[in-house]
Amino acid sequence: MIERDEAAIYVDGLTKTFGSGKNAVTAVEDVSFAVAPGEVIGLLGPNGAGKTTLLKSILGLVLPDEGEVRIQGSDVYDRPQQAYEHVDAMLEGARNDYWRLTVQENLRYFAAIHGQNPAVVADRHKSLLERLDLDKKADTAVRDLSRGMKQKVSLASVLAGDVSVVFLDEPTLGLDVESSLKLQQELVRLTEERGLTLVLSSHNMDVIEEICDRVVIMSGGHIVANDTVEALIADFERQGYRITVRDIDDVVLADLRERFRMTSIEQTNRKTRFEIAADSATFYRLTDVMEHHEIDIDSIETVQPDLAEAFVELTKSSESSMKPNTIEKGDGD
Ligand SMILES: Nc1ncnc2c1ncn2[C@@H]1O[C@H](COP(=O)(O)OP(=O)(O)OP(=O)(O)O)[C@@H](O)[C@H]1O
Repeated sequence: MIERDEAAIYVDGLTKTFGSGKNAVTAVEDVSFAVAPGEVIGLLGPNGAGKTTLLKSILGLVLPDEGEVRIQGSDVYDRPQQAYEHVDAMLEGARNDYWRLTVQENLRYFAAIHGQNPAVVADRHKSLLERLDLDKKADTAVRDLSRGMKQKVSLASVLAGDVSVVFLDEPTLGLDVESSLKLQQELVRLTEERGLTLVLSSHNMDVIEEICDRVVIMSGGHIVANDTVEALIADFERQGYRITVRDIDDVVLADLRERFRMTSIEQTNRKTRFEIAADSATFYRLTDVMEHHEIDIDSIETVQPDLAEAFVELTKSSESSMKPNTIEKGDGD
């Protein structure tokens, strides 16, 4: 892990439990990670994994029970003013802008509360509005904009000040495909140009894959993975295979299902198509078993794993490890 004082964001042993006694929910448990300056991090996890609690704890909106959080070297609980001086966030569900004010006025306001002279940052605002396709709406009140445009105004407001560490919760939520792509490109460009450190939480794997240097995956209040997208996918060392067979007997199919982890089984007329995630040893074992059953193989294609698959596997195994009674079957071993 990067050194405490060199990290843009440093989290060590963070734990937060809501409620007490029987109703206690530990939303985040002993979470540690660090983000280097200029890094773009994706925060992923299923519903209830603890992402919002973690973000709010880092931002000082939730007081953790244990742990240390530092931003650009300053402890957020001991020296909040210093720690948050160059930090801004766009949180999901929170109204980030003043709806009666125009787009331009919002930007000026947010720059001003970050201690910036609006006249000095006028150029930055102009280019932000142009890039986010908001320039023609600069004098429109935010309440009169579409949902997608409001989302973009929120983002522009976050970037309007002199920020160097930015947290974005679901920044592309509710945007159409084109606006979402445009926003992603702009985020990449802005982070590069301004050297921003960005933490982005999203359920959209494409967004994460597209713009993040590294991914932190949470499940059940813990970090279950912290690596680059490429490394997470490569870590599986398991290729996927899509296999189509003809006239397979139900008993034989049941036997295959018992021995191997088969997914997306489709049957049409005489053909059966299924997918398995398998390393090469498992794949050869599968071909042996199919030969033994004299299965008529129509085709075998390889399927490249992607982040979504890695995510499902990682969060599934951590959930099952928390439930000792869960019996994992048929993984080919
Ligand atoms: N204020 C609260 N009081 C009680 N329990 C809470 C509170 N906030 C969160 N929790 C619980 O903590 C757990 C983690 O919630 P959190 O909102 O951090 O997850 P999340 O990963 O952000 O989920 P989502 O993707 O659904 O937004 C959940 O079980 C949630 O019900």
